[in-house]
Amino acid sequence: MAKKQCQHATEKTLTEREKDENRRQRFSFNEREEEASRAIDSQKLFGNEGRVWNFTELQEYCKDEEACIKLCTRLQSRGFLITNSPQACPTVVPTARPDKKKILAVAKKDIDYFHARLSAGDSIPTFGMTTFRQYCEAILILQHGLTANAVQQLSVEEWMARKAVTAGVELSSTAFSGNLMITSQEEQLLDCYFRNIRAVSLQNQVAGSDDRGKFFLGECGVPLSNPSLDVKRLTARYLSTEPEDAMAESASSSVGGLQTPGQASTSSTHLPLQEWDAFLQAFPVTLNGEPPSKRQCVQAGFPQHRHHYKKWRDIQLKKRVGYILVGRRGNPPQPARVQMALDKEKWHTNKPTVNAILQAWVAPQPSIQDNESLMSSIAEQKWKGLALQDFGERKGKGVIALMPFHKGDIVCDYHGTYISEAEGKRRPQSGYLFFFRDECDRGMCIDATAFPCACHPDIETYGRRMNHSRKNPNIKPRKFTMNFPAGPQETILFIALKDISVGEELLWDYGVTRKSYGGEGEDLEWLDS
Ligand SMILES: C[S@@+](CC[C@H](N)C(=O)[O-])C[C@H]1O[C@@H](n2cnc3c(N)ncnc32)[C@H](O)[C@@H]1O
Repeated sequence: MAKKQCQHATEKTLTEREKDENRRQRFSFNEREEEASRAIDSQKLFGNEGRVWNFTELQEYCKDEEACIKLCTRLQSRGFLITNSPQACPTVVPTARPDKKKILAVAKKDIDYFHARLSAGDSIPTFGMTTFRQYCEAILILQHGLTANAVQQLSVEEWMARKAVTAGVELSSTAFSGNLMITSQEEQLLDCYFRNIRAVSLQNQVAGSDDRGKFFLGECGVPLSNPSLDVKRLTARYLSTEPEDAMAESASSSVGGLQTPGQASTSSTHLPLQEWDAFLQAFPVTLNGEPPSKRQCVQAGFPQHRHHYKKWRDIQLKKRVGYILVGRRGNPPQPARVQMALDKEKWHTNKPTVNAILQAWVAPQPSIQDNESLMSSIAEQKWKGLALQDFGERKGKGVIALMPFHKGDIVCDYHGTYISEAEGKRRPQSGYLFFFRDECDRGMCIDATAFPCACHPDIETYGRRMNHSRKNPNIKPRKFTMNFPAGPQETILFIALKDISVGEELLWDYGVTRKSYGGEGEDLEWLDS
């Protein structure tokens, strides 16, 4: 009995202790809650400081009763608190903070449309690419809470590492970086951006610029300077309640003169971009045709006549400029000749100016041997649209395309130390020796064994990493004598044998060099793809 009582006492003591603990926890919880609510109150007070006005005080500044009531209403709508306001002054609830994520839902229709077109291999206009990129940034910032800086810093390497991890795995809820979870649908959009839009930005990159391996690039292939501004622009384009004309203005300035009805309108009048395609089918843009009249537009089911009309004319104007410039690629066009060419056409409206045509003229590309931008790529070993990928133990690393290359494009060079063929044969056959015969039919060798090379200690030289394929090569090496300022230099350049898409490995047939890789007589077992 005593034992039982003792046990009972222990149980009771334990329960008391537990109760104490609960009380302590509840107390600290309550304390925390109180602290939080004090913070909220003081924040409110702080926010309202200077925002509380008395109606009588307002009247001192605004004597006219009617005007004062209007002012009172306006201030209320901007979040000011007006005390002592008369009955005539309606109480206005301050505008609620807009739901930031709303943009993701509103723009989704257009994004899905672009996604479908890009996935089908179709091209989309520049404004569509910008919108798509901005949407991808918005997903990461608004949906996943990444900071603008984090989005700016995302790298291709990170993306590819993530893709490698998910290869062969269901694409649901995978992490882009760290513990960021993105849905399979978001992943597909980001991948679509990476494959189709980033690739085009790289193609637009001018010599001397650098993408620094960043995932998000602006239209000219350089890293973004302000992703949050991109999100704001996207939001403004879809959700702004500004008058349509003002929006059309801002949309056209950001997309190089072209705008879409869908992009430019307010959320309530937002039109899907498919409508423009349908419009083009009904009224194709021709060199000499007339844009459809308002009546024709309305009859064909396109009430947003003004946007369609303007865009139709913009496209026709570009066509006309291109038409006048056809066949004038050699020397810069002369204003008088351009004027004569224009006079021959029966274009009474939407006629390009001589100046616009002169400005649109692009100087012909210099020959490969004299191409300065190519020479600087060779000298600096900066090649755009390439990345390394690990293909496993046997094959090692290789190079993949990050942008499409067209048949005939130069991909990169074979960089290394120039030595004689005899010297190359004496050196250990590392698998990085490229043998060729020079202009004077002397046996030569480029030794790319050393990594990093002495002249570019901080970068990857891609030529030495290109793997072999006898059956499916997509590039081939060709010898050029480049006219460098210091004198001519024999250079091996890799040329695309066919169109190459993003993600494809760049492969060449090692058998095409005089002595194939691996050195004479060595029988390597190639993993031919
Ligand atoms: C010029 S290097 C290519 C880059 C190399 N994979 C690396 O990781 O640095 C040539 C060497 O790559 C390997 N290699 C290239 N293509 C291959 C293939 N199709 N199958 C197996 N190994 C290959 C061979 O070891 C060859 O000697």
